[in-house]
Order: sequence, then C-alpha cells, then structure tokens
Amino acid sequence: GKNGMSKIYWGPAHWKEVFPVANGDRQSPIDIKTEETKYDPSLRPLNPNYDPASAKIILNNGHSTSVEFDDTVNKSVLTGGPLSGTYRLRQIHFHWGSNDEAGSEHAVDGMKYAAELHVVHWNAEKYSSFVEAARQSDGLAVMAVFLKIGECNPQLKKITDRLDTIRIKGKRALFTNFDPSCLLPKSLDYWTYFGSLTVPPLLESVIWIVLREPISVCSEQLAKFRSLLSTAEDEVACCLLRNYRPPQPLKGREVRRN
Ligand SMILES: CC[C@H](CNC(=O)c1ccc(S(N)(=O)=O)cc1)c1ccc2[nH]ccc2c1
Ligand SMILES: [Zn+2]
Repeated sequence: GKNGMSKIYWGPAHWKEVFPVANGDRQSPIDIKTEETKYDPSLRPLNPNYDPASAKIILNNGHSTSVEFDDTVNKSVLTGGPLSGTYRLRQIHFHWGSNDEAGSEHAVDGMKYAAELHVVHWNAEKYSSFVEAARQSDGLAVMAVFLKIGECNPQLKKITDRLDTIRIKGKRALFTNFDPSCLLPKSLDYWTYFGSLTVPPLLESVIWIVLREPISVCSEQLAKFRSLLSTAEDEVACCLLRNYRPPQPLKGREVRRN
C-alpha cells in the first residue's frame, strides 16, 4: 500500500507481553480430555431462543468474520445449561486454520476440528453493557460448535455466500432474518468450564459451553473464510488464513458434562 507500513504480526506467543492475563488461571481454549470430564446432574438442558429479526450486519473485523445482533433488548437469549439467568446474544463468529487439518480452538482428546463457531452472549440481567459484563467472572457465555469436514452445510452457505462482499478488513453488509440456531447440531449435549476470551484482551469472564456434536462444513466453504483479508483498503493485501489460539493450560479446572 502507499504508506508501506510493515505488517507487525504479533501472534498468540506475544500476547502475554501486552496482556499478562494470557498466563492466567482460566485461559481459553483448552484440550478437553473426555475421560476426565465429570457428569453433573445439576446441569440443565440448553435453551437458545433467538429472533431472526435481531440479526443486523455481517462484518470482517480483520481477525474473523462475525454476524452482529441487536443486543439492546432481550430478543435473542440463551438460558438453561450451566447458566443462572438470561444471557443476551451479541454476535457469532468463526475460527479456522490454513488447512482442513486444524482450525478449531478447543480440542477433544488432542484432536482439532477444521473450524469452530462461537455464539457470544452476555449477562444482561446483572450488567448494563457487553463491555461491563466482559470484565465480570460470570459476564459472558460463549457456545462453541465444532465444524467437521464433510458435506457442504446449506445453513452455513447463507454466511459463506456473503463473504466476497466483505473481503477487506472493516467492511460490513446488511445481514438480517437469520436465526443462528440453524447452525446448531441436533444434540445440544455439552461440556462446560470457566474460561476466557480467546483473543486479546483475553478477559477471564467466559462460561464456555462446548457442544459435543459437530456440524459439517466442506473444504470449498472453508476456503471462502481463508480468502477474507486481514488488511484494510490501503494496506498490502494479506489473507486471513488462520485465527485460532492454541489450547491453554487447564490449571486444575474441572470440565463438567450434562
Ligand atoms: C471486551 C472485548 C471486546 C472485543 N472482543 C470480543 O467481543 C470477543 C468476543 C468473543 C471472543 S471468543 N473468541 O472468546 O468467543 C473474543 C473476543 C470489546 C473490546 C472493546 C470494546 N469497546 C467497545 C466495545 C468493545 C468490545
Ligand atoms: Zn471466538
């Protein structure tokens, strides 16, 4: 680009220099060792209840693509599961890798999936904004869904078909009449543990709910995510080939299952 700025890439290994919490006691993602998870009879069924009208825009923020929802009222919410109270839907986004062999953030017995969907909610019952909730230990609830290489996913097509209109970092487009439940697997069985945001500022405010059943995605659909740019209009184009943080130390945390 005209300003010739060099692209200073500071990946996950450097985050601790700016965000010391990167070495904290409840960092995400983690590798879920299924034999060590603990059945908890007090865990209730998950109850996602989303209004398709609350979908607003699809966005390329330079480190992922997200669909943003209207979170000014309790129109799309998640209750049940390990949660006490009502968590309001804010956005969904994805993590992927430079090839189909890795791309998910969480791993299961050391195995990584091709990609991972995050459905992000915040505790609107106790806190007045997402940013305030993001600073509280029970402020956020993120539902993670694994994407496994297989059949092309017709529901995901609604998103991948729009990616060519938001290739450049900062681009956004109208995206409404979308209920993210269409991206959930048949079974809502899950693992749950206390963790953090997986990108800076890595705040330790997330109740993670990782669905055990993956949804499908085909290579062609994943290739469209990788064609997104992490660079803005005036910069030398750089593809967003991967955006997953590797698993972090469990530090004695328990992973429960329903
Ligand atoms: C508090 C951080 C937030 C930006 N980050 C996120 O929203 C976010 C959400 C989920 C995940 S993940 N991969 O763990 O699911 C990672 C990051 C953020 C930061 C500053 C802000 N100023 C105004 C709004 C605002 C939001
Ligand atoms: Zn995420």
